[in-house]
Amino acid sequence: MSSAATLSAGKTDERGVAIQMDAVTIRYNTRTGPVHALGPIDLDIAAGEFVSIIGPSGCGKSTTSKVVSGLLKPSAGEARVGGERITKPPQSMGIVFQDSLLMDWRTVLQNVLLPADMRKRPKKESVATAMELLASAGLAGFEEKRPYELSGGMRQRVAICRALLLEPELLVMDEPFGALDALTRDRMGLELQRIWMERRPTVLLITHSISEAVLLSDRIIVMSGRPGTIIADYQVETPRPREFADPEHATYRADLISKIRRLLEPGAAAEPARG
Ligand SMILES: Nc1ncnc2c1ncn2[C@@H]1O[C@H](COP(=O)(O)OP(=O)(O)OP(=O)(O)O)[C@@H](O)[C@H]1O
Repeated sequence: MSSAATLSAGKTDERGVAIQMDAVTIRYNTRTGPVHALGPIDLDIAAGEFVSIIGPSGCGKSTTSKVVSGLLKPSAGEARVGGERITKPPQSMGIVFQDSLLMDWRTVLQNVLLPADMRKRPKKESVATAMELLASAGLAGFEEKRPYELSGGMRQRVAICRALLLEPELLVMDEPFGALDALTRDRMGLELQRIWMERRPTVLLITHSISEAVLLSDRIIVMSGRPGTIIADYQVETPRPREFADPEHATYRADLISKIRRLLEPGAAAEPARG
């Protein structure tokens, strides 16, 4: 194990590659003309891998998460999940966006149960899992509340429980902890680490927090300013479970923060990115 974050050599587990992006480019059509938001980017994420994307505001991180979750079709290039071109949100995917997007007419428990209802899963089993998830997110006792009765951070935790309900093989999370206070954010990060270690889903996490990325990820992808391209791909090699207070974690974090800051300075040369 190296003592610093290193450029990724890449790895694939026996389940193969889960997410592939080949020369994916996004141009938004706007009233004032096309906006070249992203790419071309090439990115392979192995099944079971935890990958975070970091980059300056407006560089196309959310755009990338929308491509992977089937909400946005590439203007050029191709994105695949499990070898299949993405044309709609994949069934096996849990998605959490910055905005919790809960249904105000359903209770907290009913919101978490939504994916099970949609796939007609057995009620009793799903309720038990939902209750467990809510308890681990610090929401025991709030099951019968409506989303508008909760704080922004609590709503976001409900959205995270909903995404985890069916133990998805793939999780796409766009700033899922952005609305949480610092303590809850850390606790949810550690909870996500626990879930990942237990079930090994493939995770694509968009975050502004380098510290969170270092805590959770196998790889950290750094994007340039718009149009976002991949300028570095770091592998984080400290053993799990990791903790924020770990001296080794702190060393990684400090090392990465200075590397990423240098990379994002205007005029900095890009490090070679793994394709
Ligand atoms: N629907 C849209 N129509 C036109 N332009 C868009 C649209 N969505 C995003 N953009 C533009 O594309 C670029 C990338 O946006 P995106 O939301 O992916 O960035 P981001 O890296 O996630 O930003 P942040 O970190 O601030 O959330 C931005 O310049 C944004 O203005």
